[in-house]
Amino acid sequence: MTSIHLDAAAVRVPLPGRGEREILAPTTLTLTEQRVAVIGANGSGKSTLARLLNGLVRPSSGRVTVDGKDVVRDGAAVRRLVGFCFTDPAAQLVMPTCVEDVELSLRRTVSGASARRERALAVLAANGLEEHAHDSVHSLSGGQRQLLALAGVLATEPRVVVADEPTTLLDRANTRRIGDALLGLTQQLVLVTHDLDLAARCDRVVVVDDARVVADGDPASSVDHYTRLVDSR
Ligand SMILES: Nc1ncnc2c1ncn2[C@@H]1O[C@H](COP(=O)(O)OP(=O)(O)OP(=O)(O)O)[C@@H](O)[C@H]1O
Repeated sequence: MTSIHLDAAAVRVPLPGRGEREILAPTTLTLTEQRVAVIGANGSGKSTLARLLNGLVRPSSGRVTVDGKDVVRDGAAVRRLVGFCFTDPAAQLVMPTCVEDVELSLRRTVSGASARRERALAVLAANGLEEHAHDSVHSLSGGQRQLLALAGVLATEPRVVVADEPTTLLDRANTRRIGDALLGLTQQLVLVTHDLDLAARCDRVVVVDDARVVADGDPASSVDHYTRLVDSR
């Protein structure tokens, strides 16, 4: 597995006229498990933590490395290693048709238009989207769009997939479908989720509360910690 390391990584944002606000306290973590879930209340800092892992957010202090590569200094190399899947697939589906969108993801790894088309069609087929290859991405259902977005990320052959609440916009059937697809990946997965059933199927669960990691361990104890935290409020 890839080693993801946070060394006292903290994120602070400016508050106009009022100094700064810490949205992630100095955090030290080493993630080497195949499937790591990050859970916590709204606004607790989960996305901030997830976004640090591929440099979408930069640490204000401390360091984040993926396989020894610094997310700030070696940003391009880290982004090749770490694919990021957004909550709303509209954030990453930019081309008119499904096959063109996957081709865009393949632009760095596959050269030649016909080779790219062939590979993109294979990626769509592997995700059950072959018949939609030439359809507009807007004609897909929410679940299909999320699947396409994930397929686009996987097409870049990342070693780590970071998914930020990928099932939040989905119904029960699609939540199961995307959840199964993510948990079945051979890649290392960091999954930010409010779905405690999905979290319970991971190898390790990190609980974030009020900008800090407050529990970190096996799914049963972390989920229990989180539910007691919520119940105590
Ligand atoms: N660029 C920014 N500038 C100012 N505040 C920010 C910025 N990014 C995040 N925040 C704030 O930091 C806090 C943590 O945000 P974050 O998105 O990490 O939370 P989250 O746990 O993922 O929440 P949710 O479950 O609602 O998606 C929130 O209060 C958010 O408003």
